[in-house]
Amino acid sequence: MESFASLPSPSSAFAAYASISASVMLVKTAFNQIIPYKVQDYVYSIMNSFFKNYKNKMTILIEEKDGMMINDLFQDAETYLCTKINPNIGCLKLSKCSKDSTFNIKLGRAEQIIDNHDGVMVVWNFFTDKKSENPSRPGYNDVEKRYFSLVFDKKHKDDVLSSYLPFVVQKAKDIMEKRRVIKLYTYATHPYSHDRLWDFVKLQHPSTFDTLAMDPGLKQKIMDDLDRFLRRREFYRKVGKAWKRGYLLYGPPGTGKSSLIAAIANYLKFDVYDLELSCIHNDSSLRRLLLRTSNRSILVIEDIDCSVKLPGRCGFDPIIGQVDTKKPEQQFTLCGLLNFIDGLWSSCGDERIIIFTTNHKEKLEPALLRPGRMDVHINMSYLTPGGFKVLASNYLDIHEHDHHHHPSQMKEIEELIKKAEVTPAEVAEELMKTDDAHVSLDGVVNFLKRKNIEKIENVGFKEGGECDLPELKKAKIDINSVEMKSDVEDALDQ
Ligand SMILES: Nc1ncnc2c1ncn2[C@@H]1O[C@H](COP(=O)(O)OP(=O)(O)OP(=O)(O)O)[C@@H](O)[C@H]1O
Ligand SMILES: [Mg+2]
Repeated sequence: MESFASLPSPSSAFAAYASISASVMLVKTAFNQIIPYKVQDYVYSIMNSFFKNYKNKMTILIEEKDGMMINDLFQDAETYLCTKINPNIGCLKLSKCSKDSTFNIKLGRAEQIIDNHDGVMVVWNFFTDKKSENPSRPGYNDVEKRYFSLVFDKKHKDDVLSSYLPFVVQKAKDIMEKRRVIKLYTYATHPYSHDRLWDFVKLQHPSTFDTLAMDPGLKQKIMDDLDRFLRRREFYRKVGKAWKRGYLLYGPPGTGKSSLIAAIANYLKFDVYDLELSCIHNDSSLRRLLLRTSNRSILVIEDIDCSVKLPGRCGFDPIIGQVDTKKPEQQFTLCGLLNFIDGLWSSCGDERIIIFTTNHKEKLEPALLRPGRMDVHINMSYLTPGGFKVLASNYLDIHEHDHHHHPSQMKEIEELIKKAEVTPAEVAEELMKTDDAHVSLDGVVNFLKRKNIEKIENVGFKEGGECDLPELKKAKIDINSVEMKSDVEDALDQ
């Protein structure tokens, strides 16, 4: 990147032109709001004659939004240009979150950057424009529009379109890949309007496929499925399907559904949009929000069975048992959601993953489970012996080749886990209680035995009869012996 100081004079004139044209655009937007059209035309005609020497220049405007959708090119340009910051820039926008190691840099309003690519000189300007959605109440419902203008010689039009801009896009992709910034979007109400917009924080969830305690075979299948999905751009095009994949994660609380979502996001380096259905009031706000999500992202709807009372297709709310009497524009319907999942709206993006979670798959509306909606159903089950090995390795540093140091405990845990219904979250909590691996494993054995007793008692209770007394007695003897052993060890410690 050449700096301003080292540029030969034609480029200074070029920069001056670009900067004046950016100012003109700023002035134009202000003018458009307050000056009558006839006066505007007069002013523009004077300006045009002033700049007639620069008629061989071309300007491309890159707006942040393309209609209702995010313009990826704007974001790529923003990412690329922060690597081109030079001492001549007067105003930068800096931000830093507590977990960031470096500053996030963006260009300030009306700033300019000159770039040179394969002998083609271009000038970037950044500017913003506040547009009032409600002219009778200035300041209320104001929406900020952000633009880049890209100015270059008309003769370089083909170079810019076919070589320079693809280069910018690729560079931005490389930068994002290196920075590994994954964003977690939730939505917030705009301060001056009732419109809800996405707001993000950096997703720094430590969960990965390595740390997930689940059956290794299932884990591998999920990773293979994700890899296949990413490779299949052409396939989706060929068969005429939108390039999206739906996953339904179901299982009891604490079995790792949210952890798996974070692991998928970290694996694919996709942003996550966390959609809270209970805050959506009607289908049009759902549509607006969904259209503002970017490609290569994961849309998450947690606890789909209880996050919202979804009225059925004909407005009948199965939960209240009545027809919903709200006006259609005030309704958020199952139809609206289904339309997005596999209707026309869903094809407005590429490389989209949609994940639903539920603790009660059996309570889900059958329409949601119909083939083609959620492509993969993943049962997040109670902890398995394979899953425990992952927890032991993560929490206690006991790896497979160390198991012979704790042979009886590991064997006992394996047997107990097969019988007891415990979640990875519960066992993880046990493993956090002490740093001593031996004591910790004893704690897990004890915990699993307790859970086993609870299970035997519950089964008897549920079936309305006696529980299996001999088995219960055996389980209780087992647990007493562990507690006694611990008491003796405690006494010895003192
Ligand atoms: N399979 C797992 N592997 C590793 N850790 C897990 C797993 N499941 C749960 N945990 C631990 O338990 C905590 C809670 O798990 P998580 O929030 O992923 O469960 P969940 O299935 O989403 O629960 P809920 O249904 O209540 O939302 C996690 O932060 C993690 O420490
Ligand atoms: Mg969860």
